[in-house]
Amino acid sequence: ALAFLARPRGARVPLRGRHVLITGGSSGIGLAMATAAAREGARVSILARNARGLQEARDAIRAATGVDVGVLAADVRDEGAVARALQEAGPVDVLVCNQGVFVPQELEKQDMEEVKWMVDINLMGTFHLVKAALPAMKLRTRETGLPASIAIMSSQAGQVGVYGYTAYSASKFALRGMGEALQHEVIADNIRVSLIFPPDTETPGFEEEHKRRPELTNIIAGSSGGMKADDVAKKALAGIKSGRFIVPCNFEGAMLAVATAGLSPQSSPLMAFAEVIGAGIMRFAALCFQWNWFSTIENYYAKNKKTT
Ligand SMILES: NC(=O)C1=CN([C@@H]2O[C@H](COP(=O)(O)OP(=O)(O)OC[C@H]3O[C@@H](n4cnc5c(N)ncnc54)[C@H](OP(=O)(O)O)[C@@H]3O)[C@@H](O)[C@H]2O)C=CC1
Ligand SMILES: CCCCCCCCCCCCCCCC(=O)[C@@H](N)CO
Repeated sequence: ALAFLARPRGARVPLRGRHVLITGGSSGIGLAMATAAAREGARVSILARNARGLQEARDAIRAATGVDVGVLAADVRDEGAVARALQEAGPVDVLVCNQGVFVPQELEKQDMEEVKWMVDINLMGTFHLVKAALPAMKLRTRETGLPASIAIMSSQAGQVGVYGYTAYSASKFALRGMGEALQHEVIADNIRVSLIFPPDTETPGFEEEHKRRPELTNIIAGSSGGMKADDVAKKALAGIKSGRFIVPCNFEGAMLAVATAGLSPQSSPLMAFAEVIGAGIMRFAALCFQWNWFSTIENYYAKNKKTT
C-alpha cells in the first residue's frame, strides 16, 4: 500500500554533464559538494561574496579533480546581484542553496542586527536564488526531459529547536516550510526539492561559531555526532541524485527524520514504512531527549546561581 501511496514518485537526478550551481561553494560543506560534483563529471559553478575565497576554492578544486569550476561573486541578500549572477551562469540543472551563517547566542543577548543577518542570508537569500533560477530551470527540464533539483541546506537545528539557536533555528525551520510548499509548485515541471539536515560539521564556519557558542548549545548539539564536510557532501549529493525530499546525514539524523516526518513528501516506500512503524517509538525517544536536555539546562542554571 505504501509503495502505491508514496509521493512524489521516486526520480533519479543525474549529475554527469549537468550544470550544478552551489552557493557557499567556496568553503566547508559547499566546497566539499562542489569538489565531489566536479569529480562526478558535472559542470559546476560556485557562488559566494568574497572573490578571493572563490579563486582559492577554484584552485583547490582544480588541484583535487583537474576540473575548472565557474565562479560567481554575489551576496545572496542582493536580489539584483543574484539575478545577474544566475544570468551569467546560464541555466541550472541542480541548484544547491547552501550559503548560511550562524552565530549562536541566547536571544536576550543577541542584537536584532544579527538576527536579521541570519534570516536574510539563510532564508531570504534562498528565496532570491530560487526565484532567479526557476524560469530557466523549467525550460531546461522540458528540453532535456531529465528531472532537475533544488537542494536547500537546512540543519538538524532546523528539525529541533536548540538552546542558543533561536534565530538560526527559525531561519532553518523556515526553509522546510518553503521547501514543502515549493515541491508542490514545481513537481509538474519535473523538479525535485531536497532538504539537507547535517549535524555539527567540521568547517571554517563551525570553527568560527565555536568561539561564541554557549556551553549549553555545545552540550545539546553534541547529542548528534559531528561529521566531516566531505561526508556530509557525500550524503547530500546521494540524496539529491535519488530525488529524496528529506536528506539526513548521520544515524541521529535518520532518527530525527522519522521523528519529524510530519506531512512531508516521501518518495521512498521503505522510508514511508519506517516512518509509519517508527512514529510512536521515535516520539518516545524524542521525549527522552527533551527530558535529558531540560535536566541539563536546569542543572546548569542551578549551578550558576550558586556560584555567582
Ligand atoms: N558546519 C556546521 O556545523 C553546519 C552547517 N550547516 C549549514 O551548512 C551550510 C554551510 O555551512 P559551512 O560549510 O559550515 O559554512 P562556512 O562558513 O564554512 O561557509 C559559508 C559559505 O557561504 C558563503 N556565504 C556566506 N554569506 C553569504 C552571502 N551573504 N552571500 C553569498 N554567499 C555567502 C561563504 O562565502 P563568503 O563569506 O565569501 O560569502 C562561504 O562560501 C550553511 O547553510 C550552514 O547553516 C548545517 C548544519 C551544520
Ligand atoms: C528522536 C530522536 C532524536 C535524535 C537525536 C537528536 C539530536 C539533535 C541534535 C541537534 C543538533 C543541532 C546541530 C546544529 C548544527 C548547526 O547547524 C550548527 N553547527 C551551525 O551550523
